[in-house]
Amino acid sequence: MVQLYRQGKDSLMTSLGRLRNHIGGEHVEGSGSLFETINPTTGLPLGEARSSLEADVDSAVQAAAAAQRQWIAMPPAERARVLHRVSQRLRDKRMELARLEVLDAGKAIQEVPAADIDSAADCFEFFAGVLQAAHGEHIDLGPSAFAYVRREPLGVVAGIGAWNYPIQIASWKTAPALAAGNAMIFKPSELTPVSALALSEIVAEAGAPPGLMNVVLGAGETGAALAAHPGVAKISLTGSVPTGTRVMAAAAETLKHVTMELGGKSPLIVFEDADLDDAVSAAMLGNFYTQGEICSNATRVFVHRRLHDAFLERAIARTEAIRVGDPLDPDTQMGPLISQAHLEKVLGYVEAGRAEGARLVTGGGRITEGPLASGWFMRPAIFADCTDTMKIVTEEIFGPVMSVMTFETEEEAVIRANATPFGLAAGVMTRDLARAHRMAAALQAGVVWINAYNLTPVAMPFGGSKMSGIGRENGLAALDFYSQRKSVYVNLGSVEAPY
Ligand SMILES: NC(=O)c1ccc[n+]([C@@H]2O[C@H](COP(=O)([O-])OP(=O)(O)OC[C@H]3O[C@@H](n4cnc5c(N)ncnc54)[C@H](O)[C@@H]3O)[C@@H](O)[C@H]2O)c1
Repeated sequence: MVQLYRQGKDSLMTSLGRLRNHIGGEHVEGSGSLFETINPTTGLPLGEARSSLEADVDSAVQAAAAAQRQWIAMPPAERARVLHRVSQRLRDKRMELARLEVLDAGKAIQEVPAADIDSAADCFEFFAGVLQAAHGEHIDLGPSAFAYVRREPLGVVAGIGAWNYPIQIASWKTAPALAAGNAMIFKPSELTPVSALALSEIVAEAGAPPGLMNVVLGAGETGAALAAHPGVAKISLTGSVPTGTRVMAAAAETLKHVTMELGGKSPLIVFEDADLDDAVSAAMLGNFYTQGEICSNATRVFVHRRLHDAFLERAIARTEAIRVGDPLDPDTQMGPLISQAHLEKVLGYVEAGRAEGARLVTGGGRITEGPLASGWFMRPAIFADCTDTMKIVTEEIFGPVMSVMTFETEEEAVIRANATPFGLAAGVMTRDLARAHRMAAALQAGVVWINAYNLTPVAMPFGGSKMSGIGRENGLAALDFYSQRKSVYVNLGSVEAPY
C-alpha cells in the first residue's frame, strides 16, 4: 500500500487520486456515490472518494468492536506505548502531514506544523501519559462492606469532524477515546478527508490492533448512519449548532453519549487599561488566524470607548499588512477559505453588515486578480460602528470578519457579551487582575482567556456552554466523556434478609 501521507508533495497541483475508507486495517471503497475534495487554493480536485452508507458504517462497527476487545485485553502500559508511538510518528512526519493539510484545507503552512500537527502529537502524548493513571475509586462502607468503582470504556465510539482543523479534531477525539479503552470510527468532513486517513495509518503502524481507529468517508448521510447505529456507544461531533441538534436528536434514539463541540460568537472585551498592542494582537488572533475559520473566534470585539479610536487605527494597519496568498509559501499569513460556497456565505455577511449600517473600515472583498483568482481568497475585513443586533454581530460567520463595538462599564460589557445563545469562549484584556477574574466568573463561556486569545494547550479542557456545546475535549476531563463508571458493592459479612 502506498502510504497516503507520503504522497503529499510540495506542489499545489498534487493529486491524491482515489481515497478509501480505512476499516479493520484495510483500505476499502465506500458503496455510495463519488465526491471530490477540492484544493481551496486552486479550486481543483485534490482527491475523490465514494461516500459510505449504512452497510459501510456497519462493517466499521464490527471491525471496531473486534479491535476494542483486543485493545482492552492489552496491559495498560502497552496501550500507553502505542499512543506514545503515535505521538512520535506525528512529530516525525510533521512537515509531510502539514503539507497535506495545507493542500486539503488551505491553511497557511506558517500555522499548520505547530497549531495542527504538534497539537495532535501533544494530545496523543498527553493521553499516553494519563492512560495508566485513569484510576477508579474505593469507597469505605464500614467494617463489613466496601465498594469500588471501575472506570470502563464505552466500547465503539464515533467522531465526526469539521473541516477547519482536520487532523487536530481527529486527534482530540481519538487520543482520549483510545486512552479510555475504546475503539474509534472517525468521519472527517467531506471537505477535508485526507489527514484523518493519514492519522489512522499512523495509529495502525504504531501497533494498535487493526480496526482500533477506522475512518469512513462521506458527508451528512454517513454521519447520520453513525449517529443511528446501535453498536456505536458515543458520538463526538465538531460542527455547527444545526448539525449538533440533529446529531443529538438521532443519538437519543439509542441513548448514545454525546460530546458536542459546536459554533460560537465569542466576545473579546478590551478595557481602558489594556496594553493596546496586546489587545490588537488578541483581536487579530481571535479573528484572522486560519482565515477566521475558528469556532472560538472573538468575532464581537468590545473596546472601551476611550481606547476605541487608537485600537481601530492599529487594527486596520495590521490587518492591511496581512499577507494573503499561496498557503504553501512560508511567508503567507492567510490562505483561502475552504470552499466557494463558504466564501460566498462570508461575502454575503459582509454585504449584510454594510446594508445594516456597519462601517466597513478595511477589506471584505474577494481577490479576483492574479494567481489567487482561481481560489477562494478574500481580504480580511473589519467593521466599526456595529450594534448588538446586527446580523454580523449575532450570527457565526466563520470567516475573517471582525465586528468592533464600544462600551463604557464593566457591568454593561458583561450583559452585552452574554446576550447570545452561544457560549464557547471569551477574552478579557486588562491590567487589573481582580477585574479579569470577576469577568472570567461572570462570562458565560466554556473557555475564558485573560490577556491572551485562542490558546488551547491540550492539558486544558476545551468546550462550550449554552448552544456551543456539551462535554469537554482535552485535559483529564475528556476521559470522563469517553468512559463510564461501574459501581461494585462487596459484602464481607452475612446477607441480611427480612424474610
Ligand atoms: N467547538 C469546537 O470545538 C469547534 C471546532 C471547530 C469547528 N466548530 C464548528 O464547526 C462549524 C464548521 O464546520 P462544518 O461546516 O464542517 O460544520 P457542519 O455542521 O456543516 O459539519 C460538521 C460535520 O458534521 C457532518 N454532518 C452534517 N450533517 C450531519 C448529520 N445530519 N448527521 C451527522 N453528521 C452530519 C458533516 O459531514 C461534517 O463532518 C462551525 O460552526 C464551527 O464553529 C466547532
